[in-house]
Amino acid sequence: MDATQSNGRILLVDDEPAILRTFRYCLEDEGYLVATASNGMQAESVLHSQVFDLCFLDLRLGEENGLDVMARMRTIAPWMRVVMVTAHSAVDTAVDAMQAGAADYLVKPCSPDQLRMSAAKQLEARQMAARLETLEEEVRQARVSGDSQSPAMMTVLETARQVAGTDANILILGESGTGKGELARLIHGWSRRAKKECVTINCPSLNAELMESELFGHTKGAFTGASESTLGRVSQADGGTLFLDEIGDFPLTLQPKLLRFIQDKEYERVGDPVTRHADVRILAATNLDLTEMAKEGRFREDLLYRLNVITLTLPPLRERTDDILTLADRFLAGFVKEYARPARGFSEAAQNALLNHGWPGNIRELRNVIERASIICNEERVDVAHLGLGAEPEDNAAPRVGASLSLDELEKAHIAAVLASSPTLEQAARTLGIDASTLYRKRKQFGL
Ligand SMILES: Nc1ncnc2c1ncn2[C@@H]1O[C@H](COP(=O)(O)OP(=O)(O)OP(=O)(O)O)[C@@H](O)[C@H]1O
Repeated sequence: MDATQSNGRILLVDDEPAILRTFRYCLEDEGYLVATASNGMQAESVLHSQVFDLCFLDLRLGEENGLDVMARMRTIAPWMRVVMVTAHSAVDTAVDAMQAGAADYLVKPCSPDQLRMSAAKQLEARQMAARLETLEEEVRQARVSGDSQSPAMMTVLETARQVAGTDANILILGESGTGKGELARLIHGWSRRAKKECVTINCPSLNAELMESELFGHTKGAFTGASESTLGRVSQADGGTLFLDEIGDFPLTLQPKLLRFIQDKEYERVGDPVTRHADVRILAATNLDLTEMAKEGRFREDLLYRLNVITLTLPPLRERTDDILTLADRFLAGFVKEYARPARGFSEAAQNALLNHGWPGNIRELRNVIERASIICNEERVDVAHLGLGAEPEDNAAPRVGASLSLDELEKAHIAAVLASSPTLEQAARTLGIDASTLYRKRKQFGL
């Protein structure tokens, strides 16, 4: 990405060539990427081929009314902020414009300083929503630490820190619930891209068509139901990181397009032939054996080689026993605060139970167990009974229909069994009669 793109992309729409020229010089001096249009039709055609963050739109465009033009522009680029530019006498109409969706108005003639300030203010607002999301993520992350006392994990974290600063694509491997998503966010936070977004895509949740438009965006009317244009996650991640979670479930038919994007950083929105460019670092995670899948033709080998420039393998929690009590303490402190509960620590027996459990669901399971314990424990010390570890269904003691179980417990056991006997998530979803995105949510909900 070049510097101008990162500063902001601005469209000027005015029927006076002199205004277009002056505004353009002034804004280009600030490092913005500027395009111009002298009427509504031109503006629409530019919007179809390029993405803008902000538009300065003249309220009186010859015969045309700027408000009508704005309404049409907003259907093509709903994310773009529009500042109405108006003569002093038309301030009332400018107020109407704001009620119709303009972000602000500017009265002509205006000084270069006023123009610069207005552009800066609007672009800042445009970035604010994205920043807010990142900040929320950071607050959430504050509870997730990149520290560990376990030698296996320490090695992974050390390598992760070293490679975070490069732009190399990283494949994160590990059993479900080992913290692959958290590690991806930590790597983004340690990288030079930390000020931009880390955008996550959950691969199993979308079929090939939806995934293509989610990733690359689409134009209005590109397919049935596409009532608005969207920019796509790749554009949202421009300058930042795209995290492809559960990449093993990325639709095979769309893999060539992802490969091309990773190689050339180029892509097209669905329904729009214009080739676009985005500077995105790719992190991907899976608990599947992609090499085996590639051998069987279920994953493209060339894509695998692009994704696994660096591979980090997270150890399962049972191999991180040095971290179990620290993590448990941290989760407990967080949950008792959240639920205003009395527990402040674990009894010795509870600590031993935590250390001796196998944790097939890894950190996610530990988190769920501690959340539940924090709620049901009415004392200062969480004891073994509060952990409920013994109550988990064993493989050889599958719950029966009609047994004294809640619907949730039965559903969890059934989903776990179907998952264990299905070669792919899609197959499991078909067997269960639910779509892949519902299955994805339920796996997270039940810590499977
Ligand atoms: N170091 C950590 N500190 C605190 N919580 C963590 C840590 N690592 C993971 N977690 C928590 O454990 C849960 C599972 O983490 P995450 O979703 O990153 O695992 P995953 O390996 O990506 O799982 P899956 O393969 O199922 O997607 C989440 O609730 C996450 O917040």
